[in-house]
Amino acid sequence: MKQQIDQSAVKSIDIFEKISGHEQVVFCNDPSTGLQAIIAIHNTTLGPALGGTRMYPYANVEEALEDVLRLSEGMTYKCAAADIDFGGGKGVIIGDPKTNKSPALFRAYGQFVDSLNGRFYTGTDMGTTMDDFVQASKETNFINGIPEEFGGGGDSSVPTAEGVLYGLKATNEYLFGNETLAGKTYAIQGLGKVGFKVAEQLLQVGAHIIVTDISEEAITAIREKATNYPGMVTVVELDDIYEVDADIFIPCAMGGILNDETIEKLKVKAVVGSANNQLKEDFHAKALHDKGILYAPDYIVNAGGLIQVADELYGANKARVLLKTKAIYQSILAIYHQSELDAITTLEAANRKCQQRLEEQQGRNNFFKREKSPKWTFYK
Ligand SMILES: NC(=O)C1=CN([C@@H]2O[C@H](COP(=O)(O)OP(=O)(O)OC[C@H]3O[C@@H](n4cnc5c(N)ncnc54)[C@H](O)[C@@H]3O)[C@@H](O)[C@H]2O)C=CC1
Ligand SMILES: O=C(O)CCC(=O)C(=O)O
Repeated sequence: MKQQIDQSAVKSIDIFEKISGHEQVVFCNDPSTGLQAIIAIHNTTLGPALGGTRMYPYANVEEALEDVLRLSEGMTYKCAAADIDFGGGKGVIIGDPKTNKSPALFRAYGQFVDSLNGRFYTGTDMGTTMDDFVQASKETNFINGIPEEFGGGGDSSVPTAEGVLYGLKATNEYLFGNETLAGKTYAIQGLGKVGFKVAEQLLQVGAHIIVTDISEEAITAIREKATNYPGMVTVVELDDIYEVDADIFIPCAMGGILNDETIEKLKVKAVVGSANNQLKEDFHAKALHDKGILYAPDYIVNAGGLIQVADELYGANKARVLLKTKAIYQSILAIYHQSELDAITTLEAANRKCQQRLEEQQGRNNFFKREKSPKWTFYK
């Protein structure tokens, strides 16, 4: 008995160390639907946590925990940078989105989200769709990014893709003195909800794209699209995307893809994409900088979806969403210039701006601290 107590104490210390930068981590387990999910709330200084929920066949729980901790931290920074009064949170569901989904699983997930009583709002991310969250929204109001006919603000990948295009224009302006997207070559990794939309827009303006995706369906879809744009689409094998001759690399799939191995291979002048947590470690921002590759911090470029879902919670206004998404252009340019001025990486320049906003708000929160209702009046 004594030995058992000691063992669990050791495990508790490890997990608390692991989540020490986070406010709350919730493990959701529903054997009847097969749901195994983790919700992480990183920081609610700016408001209740907001962030999509990803579904992915993680190899083990540690991998899923690592992902949700990094993703939720990224959301704190994304909200701070985009001037959004929400905090950082994210959910991950362990499972294969192709084979493990069911309406019941997402309803069960909705119940867990509901149990947080407004501390966490969520919607789509990689591996999940609006339909999944229509199911979840049968159990809770704390869902966003569902179709307008179900009372939501619609597909959040639309403004995310728009934000990527503004990021690309700002990058071209900085690098070439001209924001035009046409006539250049872009390497796109991942043709899902965001990547495919970016690819379509680039083709429409006369750009050449080199693409890859793990999914046969996605490759078939882009090959069909390519018939309207002869000679403008090249499909490559998964790992070849890192070494193609392109002007800009656009990661729109998994995180961690900017690492020692891939940075060595890159021939592009810049990296501007939607994928969350593109840098395997923060020091890879310096590796890119040293190689002369301009890196547009992911959480600035991909804020379009967040801007829309946050706006939906304030009372949706499409013109406001467009205006705030457009501001990504100026944010990216300002970060490039700050990085040059202070001889720091673009990541450092972006992080400084966010930390400043969080510190300012923390000060204000202390000043306006609300009294908590005592228990006896609460149940009156
Ligand atoms: N949907 C949104 O509004 C937002 C998405 N993001 C991020 O952008 C990225 C893409 O998101 P979505 O398009 O929504 O996801 P999605 O699930 O619709 O698309 C991802 C695509 O990447 C492909 N893929 C997966 N692993 C790959 C690999 N190793 N190599 C090449 N392709 C691979 C998938 O087959 C799929 O087609 C994710 O990192 C997500 O977190 C960030 C902000 C908002
Ligand atoms: O895009 C969304 O639906 C919510 C925001 C989010 O999760 C993200 O920006 O990664």
